[in-house]
Amino acid sequence: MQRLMHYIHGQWCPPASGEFLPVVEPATGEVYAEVGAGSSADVEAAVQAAQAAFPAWASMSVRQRAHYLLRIAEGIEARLALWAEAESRDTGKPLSLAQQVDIPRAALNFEFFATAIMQMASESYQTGTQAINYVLRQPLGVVACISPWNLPLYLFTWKIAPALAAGNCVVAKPSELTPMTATLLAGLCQEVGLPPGVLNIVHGTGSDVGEPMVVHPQVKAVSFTGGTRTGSRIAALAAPQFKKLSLELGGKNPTIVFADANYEQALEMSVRAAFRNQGEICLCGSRLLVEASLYERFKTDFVKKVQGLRVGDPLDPATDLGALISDAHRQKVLSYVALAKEEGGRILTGGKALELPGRCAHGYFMEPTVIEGLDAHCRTNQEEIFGPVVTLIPFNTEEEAIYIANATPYGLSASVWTQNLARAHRVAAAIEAGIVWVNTWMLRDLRTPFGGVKASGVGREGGFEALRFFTEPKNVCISYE
Ligand SMILES: NC(=O)C1=CN([C@@H]2O[C@H](COP(=O)(O)OP(=O)(O)OC[C@H]3O[C@@H](n4cnc5c(N)ncnc54)[C@H](O)[C@@H]3O)[C@@H](O)[C@H]2O)C=CC1
Ligand SMILES: O=C(O)/C=C/C=C(\O)C(=O)O
Repeated sequence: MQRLMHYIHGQWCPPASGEFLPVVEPATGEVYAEVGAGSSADVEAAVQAAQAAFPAWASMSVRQRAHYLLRIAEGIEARLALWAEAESRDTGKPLSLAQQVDIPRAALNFEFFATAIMQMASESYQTGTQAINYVLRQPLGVVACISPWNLPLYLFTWKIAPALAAGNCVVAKPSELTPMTATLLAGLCQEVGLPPGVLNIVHGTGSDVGEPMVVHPQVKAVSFTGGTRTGSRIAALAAPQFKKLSLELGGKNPTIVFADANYEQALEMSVRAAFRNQGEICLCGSRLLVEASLYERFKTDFVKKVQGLRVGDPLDPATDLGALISDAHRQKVLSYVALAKEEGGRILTGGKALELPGRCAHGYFMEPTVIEGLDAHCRTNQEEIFGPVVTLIPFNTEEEAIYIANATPYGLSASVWTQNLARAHRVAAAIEAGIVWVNTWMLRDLRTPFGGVKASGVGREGGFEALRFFTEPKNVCISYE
């Protein structure tokens, strides 16, 4: 069985503990590889490798650094087919999604930040005739990147690429549930000759590897994507050392459909927003708010479309939803369906685990689920479920829609459907979220600020925001005298 090692100082390293964790294929429930069970000893080795590599990496020209990143981007593109298979196998997501979204975006992340760093400038301020100030943007040193299992390489590279472009050296940890593509990336970095120590990957759990990374005194910043509870723990651990933190956390995002929306588009995209990647994307629209005058018609058509979604083998090109990441996660999602019933919800379709025939008989599949009849403040409508479950909520007025949209602890994204331009502007401004889409969902431009408010996180990723996060501004004031 394949054993995935750490990548430290440009070398494959076994875990200091000598122990390995099983890697399970969610579509079959079978263990198909093992990954190093890292510990603080491995983190220490990775941090020292990164620290040693930092002076040379930071003093390279941006063009030289960009050159390495572009070679990595090209390498990912050249391996798209194989890496998409690996990502699909590791996560249970449809292969078609990994081919069209995950792996292309990972390549784009490197290409984007390679070119962005070439365009980045810093400010200068003239103080009358007395002085000129200019701002140096200096890399931080060693930074930690911790990513989740839902979009493994996509989010891993979304952090690593800007950190490296800005001149930092990285210690990174993919989710222990999905370590495969991060390991493939390490091999590619070795192949393109990325200097040893510039990128180090330590595998293992959050408590054994993530926490030692966060508290390590030589780690100057932590970029994390994952659950809100974990983000809160990381913030508490990092606070005594005043580390820079970028936390991209959960969401309970509203899709808001007004009666004046383009009906067909709103219908199709609200299904996609709820169920893409089995609902395991922090941006998924898990609360579907529909104007009361449209509600019954929209509900009927929405449920019909959801019943037409195909849950199946991720390798089948006709599959819309693959397996959930783990049996434990599926149990958690199903427990929310049970909770919804207790809270008075009606299951309009779905609600059960699914047993597929053949090679996927023991996979972690679940029916796409639509629930109505719940109060906006009940737990089902307040807590992140992170699975193929959407609740329908009718509203009567624009004010009520905004009220319900904002009535959760989260504030990541929203998708608003209306053809009334003035309303679109009003609602977008009033929603408490870092990202509002109007008449679309998850349309991404990598230059835009990405992140959430309230319990959805702190800071912004994307574009120059990410490059600013991974640098420290230093003002230099020079007198003309
Ligand atoms: N992008 C998102 O918004 C995501 C949200 N979630 C939410 O979080 C819930 C729990 O899922 P998990 O797999 O447990 O996600 P998680 O937030 O625990 O895991 C994300 C990453 O953080 C690491 N990690 C865990 N505990 C840590 C700690 N104390 N210090 C440092 N790193 C740590 C994990 O090993 C993984 O690499 C999900 O049910 C879902 O609701 C999960 C994954 C992604
Ligand atoms: O950057 C994007 O396009 C999407 C990011 C998605 C997440 O951060 C997530 O699902 O956790």
